[in-house]
Amino acid sequence: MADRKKALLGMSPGELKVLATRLGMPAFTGGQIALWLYKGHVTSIDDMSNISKANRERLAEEYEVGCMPPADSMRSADGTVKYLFPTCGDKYVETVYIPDNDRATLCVSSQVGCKMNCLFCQTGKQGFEGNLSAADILNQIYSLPERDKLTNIVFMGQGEPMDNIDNVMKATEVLTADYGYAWSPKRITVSSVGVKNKLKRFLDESDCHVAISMHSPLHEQRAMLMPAERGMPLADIIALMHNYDFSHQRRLSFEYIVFDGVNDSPVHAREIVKLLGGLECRVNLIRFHKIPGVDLHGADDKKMTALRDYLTRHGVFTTIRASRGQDIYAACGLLSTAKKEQELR
Ligand SMILES: C[S@@+](CC[C@H](N)C(=O)[O-])C[C@H]1O[C@@H](n2cnc3c(N)ncnc32)[C@H](O)[C@@H]1O
Ligand code: SF4
Repeated sequence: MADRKKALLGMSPGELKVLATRLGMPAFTGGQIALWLYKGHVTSIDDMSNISKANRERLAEEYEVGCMPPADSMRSADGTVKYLFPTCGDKYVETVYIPDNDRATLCVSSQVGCKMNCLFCQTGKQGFEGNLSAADILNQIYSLPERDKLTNIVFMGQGEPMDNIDNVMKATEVLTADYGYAWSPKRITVSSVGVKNKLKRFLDESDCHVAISMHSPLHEQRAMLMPAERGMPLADIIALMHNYDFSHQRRLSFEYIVFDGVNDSPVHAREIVKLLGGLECRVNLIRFHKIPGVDLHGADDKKMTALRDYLTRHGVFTTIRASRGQDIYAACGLLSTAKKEQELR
């Protein structure tokens, strides 16, 4: 790890021009490097063939592209594929490719583990092992075998994106900028439990869709399920959301895992309607994917449907999200590289 070179992936043309100048090259070489990275998808500096050999060698003394192929993969019966990607910090993260008719969504990770410690989440059980660099986040796309089939990206893998906002913003910039992948921000959704100040910064500086993990409309219960509620209560998140326009391109959704006998009562349903009144948004009900050692159970289909219908009838558009990749532990909240990290220690 000590002698690992710095990654070019994640740098903007402006940053690459500064770098080129520092290394004694013409500034335009920075622009050429950006083209090789984001349009050419080169895997090695040596492949940047319109840059002189001397300059490529100079660059390669300190830098590398920063891409690494997946170290492992598992395929679900439903076509979902879970990849294990190495990171620049010599750790591993999981990424899930989810094909669905004419859509193909990639669920990317933003951290190794997570420090938010939500009661129901296997990534939370792993604890926090480090932030991903912008290169690590982008590599999950850059080195994905199905890269060219992707239609959507969701930051719903390991980690809390707001807790690594600088690198998440750098990565979404490359994905949406003309110099980069030139994707519309409406193909990207960033999911968060809500982190004070960071969420506001994200809303101010990004046009990507936002998903908020709600899971309970009641303060004490949400805090029991999700300690992050103590740092940024749901009421504050919703108050903040009222300052932004979600009626056009940008979409706001709330994720709600339905736990049997915990958050599926009429009181909860009424509270959700009250809280979300006047806000342009939708609710996605999620099935609980059981994790070991946690005494929570998913509500059955009948209860999920009843909650969906109640919310929709009361003006909150609600859908039930299909679970994908459960057989390979790739479904929401099941990602963990704890075992892999232990093996490496
Ligand atoms: C793993 S998180 C990553 C993004 C961000 N940290 C968050 O919590 O929104 C993505 C989604 O998975 C949900 N999730 C976590 N554990 C789950 C589980 N065991 N079953 C179903 N969904 C789960 C989260 O609540 C969140 O809505
Ligand atoms: S649900 Fe999200 S915030 Fe909570 S522990 Fe899991 S990854 Fe972290």
